[in-house]
Amino acid sequence: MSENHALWRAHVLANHILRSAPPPSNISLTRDVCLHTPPEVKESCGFDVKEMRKLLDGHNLEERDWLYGIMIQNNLFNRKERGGGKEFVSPDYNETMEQQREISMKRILYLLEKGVFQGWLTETSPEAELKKFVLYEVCGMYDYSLSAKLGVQFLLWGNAVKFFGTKRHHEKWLKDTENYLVKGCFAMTELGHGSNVRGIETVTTYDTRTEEFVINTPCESAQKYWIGEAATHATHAIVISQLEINGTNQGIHVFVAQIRDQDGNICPNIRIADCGHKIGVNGVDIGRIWFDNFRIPRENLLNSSLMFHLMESMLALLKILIRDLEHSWPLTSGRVTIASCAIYSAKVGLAVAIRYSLSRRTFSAVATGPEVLLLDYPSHQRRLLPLLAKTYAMSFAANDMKMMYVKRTPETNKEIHVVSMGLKALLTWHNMRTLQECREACGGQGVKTENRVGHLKGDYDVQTTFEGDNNVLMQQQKNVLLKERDLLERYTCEVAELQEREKAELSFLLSHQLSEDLSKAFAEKAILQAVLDAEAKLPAGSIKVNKVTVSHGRFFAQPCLTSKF
Ligand SMILES: Cc1cc2nc3c(=O)[nH]c(=O)nc-3n(C[C@H](O)[C@H](O)[C@H](O)COP(=O)(O)OP(=O)(O)OC[C@H]3O[C@@H](n4cnc5c(N)ncnc54)[C@H](O)[C@@H]3O)c2cc1C
Repeated sequence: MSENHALWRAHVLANHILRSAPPPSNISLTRDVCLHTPPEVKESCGFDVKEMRKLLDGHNLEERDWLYGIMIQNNLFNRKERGGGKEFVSPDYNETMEQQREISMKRILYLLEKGVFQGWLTETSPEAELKKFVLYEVCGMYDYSLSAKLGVQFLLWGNAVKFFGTKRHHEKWLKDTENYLVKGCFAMTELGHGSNVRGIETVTTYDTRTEEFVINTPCESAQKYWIGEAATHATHAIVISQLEINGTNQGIHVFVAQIRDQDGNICPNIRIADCGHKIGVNGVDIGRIWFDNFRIPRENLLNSSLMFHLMESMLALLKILIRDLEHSWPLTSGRVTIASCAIYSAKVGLAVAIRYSLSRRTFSAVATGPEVLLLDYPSHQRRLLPLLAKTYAMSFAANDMKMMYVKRTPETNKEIHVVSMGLKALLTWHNMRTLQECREACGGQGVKTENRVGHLKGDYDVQTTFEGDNNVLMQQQKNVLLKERDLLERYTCEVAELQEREKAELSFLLSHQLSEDLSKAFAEKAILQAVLDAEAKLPAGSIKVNKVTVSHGRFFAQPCLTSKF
């Protein structure tokens, strides 16, 4: 059946070009068929879908299904039934900002009760870290607000305590964070300084008499701004600040401040305001914080040797924009998560747009002929299929990066840092470009909220800015590469060879991937390596030169295309 379809499509294309009579077809083209039969029912799949899913998801498939199952059981996730008895979940996009914040928190508390976050900070094995990655990805596919909220709690606040703190900090806060008895935020950015962390103006001094640190916001541009979870929920904050001892600046340091009591009241000498409505992620309460000579115990300075080691190594090795925290694990793990979530968002968008392009017909090639399926137009193929191919490639690269991260050693730290900077930028930009094309490819239907693509654009847009603005990350990556010859050579010296290979074998998969830009070439090499590794394992007949097939993805909200082109 699918072979017939492929043949028939080739006829349609030829006919379109030659303007000849419509091809003979034993496939019914009545309106009923195209309106009522989804493509995955009409067409069978020519390769092993389960194998393909295994390859694309890469790891922890059971845990993914477990979390999907937990979500679908509870009405907090807006379960809906669609044709064929299929069940879907997706957020209710009619809610106000306040309602979105409230329900996002309720969803988290429900997942907490189900044990989803167990061990997220206290278990450190590679297996535990991989499991955590997939749970973020599944949450992000459901609603990026959910994933971003968890990111603030565990990746920013939790990991800062874990990586910059010592045993006493871990004992005090990690378990309580896992159980949401402590709700954390990460206050680095200020109104006056975002990418340039060195310029932060918040000042902390030490009072030897009381043995306390005193945090102060000396001017309006020093107010902490864009702080996720600060507007409503956070009880504790990581505060990134200049440290001044006896009038001498000691550079950027990391402190913990309790900003609300357990009943949610803001502590004295702290002022908090809301950043207001945003183009996306409105389920995350984002706020501004001012400190008015706010006192914290001296133990609240996070003082692990890693912290100081990182600061020194950053200064000595990189000498780039950062006497800041760019080389730190909280941000690195955040970037790995952001990049892999971006690819899942692109997959959802493509599933929606390609599925639609296999249902929607428009214009006939000849007066009496049937209307042509959108995907049978070469222009439509050129718009969507290279993006699909790139999404495959980047999916493999994201999985490789996760593996690199969970198996990190002191020797690989620098490489992971540089790879995650490059891939965070490339994969999030790719997601935004893909979603826009998918939105347009669905015509008017793409504008409809229920079809999700527009909301994904709004929600995921911020990924190009937070945890390192993409353009700034690219510059930083380039600066590091120019200093680190071994990394540079490992990732870019084979550019000529890659170009040959691209021409010979992988033109479709890797079109536009070798840019002249050094940083992009670096990130793309990481992608290429992942593709080459994955190619060997692809199910027969699934990806070939100049030909791409897609798997039956298991997204809740949107079933995926099952056709073969
Ligand atoms: C929804 C949201 C949530 C956030 N959550 C948090 C949080 O929880 N905690 C936190 O601390 N921060 C958070 N942030 C802040 C975020 O990390 C910053 O917005 C980001 O680092 C960029 O800083 P900026 O906004 O000041 O932009 P800027 O640094 O001012 O950049 C503005 C533009 O200038 C360009 N630019 C900057 N420097 C250079 C340069 N050297 N050369 C060339 N071009 C340059 C950038 O590419 C960008 O296009 C959040 C932001 C948002 C929007």
